[in-house]
Amino acid sequence: MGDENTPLGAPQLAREAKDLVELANTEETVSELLRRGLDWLTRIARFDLATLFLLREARLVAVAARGPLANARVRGHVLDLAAFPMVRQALETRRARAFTEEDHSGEGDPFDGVLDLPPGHSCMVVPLCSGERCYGVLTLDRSECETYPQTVVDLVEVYGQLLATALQNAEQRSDFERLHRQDHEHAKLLESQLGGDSEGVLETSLSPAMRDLARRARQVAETDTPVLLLGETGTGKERLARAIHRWSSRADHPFVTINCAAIPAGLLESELFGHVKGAFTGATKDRAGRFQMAHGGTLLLDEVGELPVELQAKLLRALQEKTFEPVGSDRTVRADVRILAATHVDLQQAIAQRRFREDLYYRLSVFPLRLPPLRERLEDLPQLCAFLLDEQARRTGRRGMRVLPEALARLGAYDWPGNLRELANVLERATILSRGPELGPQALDLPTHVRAPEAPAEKLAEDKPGKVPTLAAVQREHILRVLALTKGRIYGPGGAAQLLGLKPSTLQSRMKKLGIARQELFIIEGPT
Ligand SMILES: Nc1ncnc2c1ncn2[C@@H]1O[C@H](COP(=O)(O)OP(=O)(O)OP(=O)(O)O)[C@@H](O)[C@H]1O
Repeated sequence: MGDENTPLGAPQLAREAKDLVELANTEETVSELLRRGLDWLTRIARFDLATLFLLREARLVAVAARGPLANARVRGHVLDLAAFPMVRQALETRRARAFTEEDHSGEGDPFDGVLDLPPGHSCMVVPLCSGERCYGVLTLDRSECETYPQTVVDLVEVYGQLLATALQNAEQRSDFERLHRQDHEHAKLLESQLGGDSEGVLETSLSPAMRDLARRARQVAETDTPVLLLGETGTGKERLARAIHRWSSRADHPFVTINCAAIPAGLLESELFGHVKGAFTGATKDRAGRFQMAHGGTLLLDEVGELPVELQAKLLRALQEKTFEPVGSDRTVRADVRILAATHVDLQQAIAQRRFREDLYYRLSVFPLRLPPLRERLEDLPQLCAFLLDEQARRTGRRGMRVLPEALARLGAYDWPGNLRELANVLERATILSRGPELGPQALDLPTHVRAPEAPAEKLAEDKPGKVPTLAAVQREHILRVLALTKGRIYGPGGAAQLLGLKPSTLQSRMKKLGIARQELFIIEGPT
C-alpha cells in the first residue's frame, strides 16, 4: 500500500474493493477466507498484529492472528466484553474506530497481560456484522504512535462488512450441508428399514438378458459416465439407478432424484438449480436445487424426455461444465454430480419432433441400458414375487407370505402393462385380502384379460388377415409359458397339467400335437 497519510489512489482502491467483493462471494471454508482476507488487509493498512475475535456469548475469543507480534498467547486470548466498553461500542454502533493508547486509559488495553505494546501505540477495532448478526471484531495494532487515518478506517470498515458476509455465507453453507447430511442419513435409514436399498432381482435374474444388463450396469457404475435408463413404465429404472449409485464410489454421498414430468415447468429450473431470495414471487429465502443437493453423489433425472426445451440448454451446460447459476443469481455454482437419466418415451422421436435437443441426447445417452418388460422375463416371476412380498412385509408386518404355483401360473399368463410396479400392487392387494400366508389364484385381483393372444382385439383388426396367429400357435405359446413356470414339470400339484386344468395325459398329447419337444423345455428353463 502507499503512504497511509495520503489516501489510496482511486484505481488502486477500485482494484482492492473488487478483490474484496470476489473474496466475499467465494465458496471457501471460513479458515481459507480468513487467510486470504488477512492477506488482502496487509495491502490496505500497516499493522504489527491483526487479530480476529469471534463472539461467543458475551466474550470475544481470538481465532486467528497475523503479523510480527502474533503468537500462541494472542491466538488463545479471550476478552470479556463487559470490561471493554470501547470494543462493545464498536459492535453496538457497527462502526470501525481508530484508537490510541490514551483512549483505553480508563479500561486498559485489550492485550494487557498478553503483549507488551509500546505506550501510545495505535489500534483499530472493526466490527464484523452482516444483516442481523454480529460475528465478532477484527483488531489491528501497531507499535507506532500514529493514529490510523480516517480513509483507512473507512476502507477497513467495509472490509469488516464483507468479511462478515463471507462468514455468514460460510455458516449458511455449513448449516445447509449439515442439514443435508442429516436428511441423507435419515433417508438412508428409512430406506434400509423399508428394504428399499436392496437392488432387487438384477444380478440373480434367471433371464440371461437381465443378468447381462445388470453386469453392464455394475461395470459402468464404477465410472462417472452418464447412463440413460430406458424401458416401459414400472420396469425398475429407478431401482437400477439406485443400484448403480450404490455400486459406485459415490455411494456415501447423496442419491437425489427429480421427476421432470411431476414438477410444473415454471418451477423446474429452480428445483434443479436452486434460487436466491427475491428471484421470483414467493422466493423468500435462498434455496439450493437438486444439483447442489446431489454434490459428490448422483442425480437421477427421471422422465427426462419431459424436460422443457428452454431448460435443456441450461442442463447441457451444467453437464458439460459442471457449473450453473441459481435462478435470480449471477453467481456461478459448481457441483460435482454424476448424472443418470431415465425415460419411457422414445427420445429419438422427441428429437425428430424438436421436443428434445439432439446434443443433450448424445450427452445423456453415452451408456444406454434398456430394461426388459416383465413379460420378457417371466422366468423371474417366482423370485420377484418372493422379493416383493418380503419387501412389503417390512412395511406391513405380514411375514412369510408365499404365492402358490397355481397363482404363479395366473400371474404368468397376464399381460403386465404396469410391469413390476403392477405386480407389487397385485401382491399387496392379495396379501390384504387373504387371511393365511398362502396366496392362491383366487386371491389375485387381476383384470380378466390374459396375455395369451400377442395381438389384442383392436390390434387384430389392424393386422392383415395373414398375420393373425392361429389358435394352435397361441395354445403352443401358452403351454410353453406354463411349463417354464413349473420348470417343465407336468405331473402333480402345481404341475403344468393342473395349472392348465387338463389331465397330464391330455397335456402330453396336446404337446406332441403342437410339436413341443423336451429339448424346448430345457431352453425355456434356462440355466439353473
Ligand atoms: N429389480 C427389481 N427387483 C424387484 N423389484 C423391483 C425391481 N425393480 C423395480 N422393482 C419394483 O417395481 C416398482 C417400480 O420400480 P421403479 O420405480 O424403479 O420403476 P421405473 O421404471 O422407474 O418406473 P417409472 O417409469 O414409472 O418411473 C418398485 O416399486 C419396485 O418395488
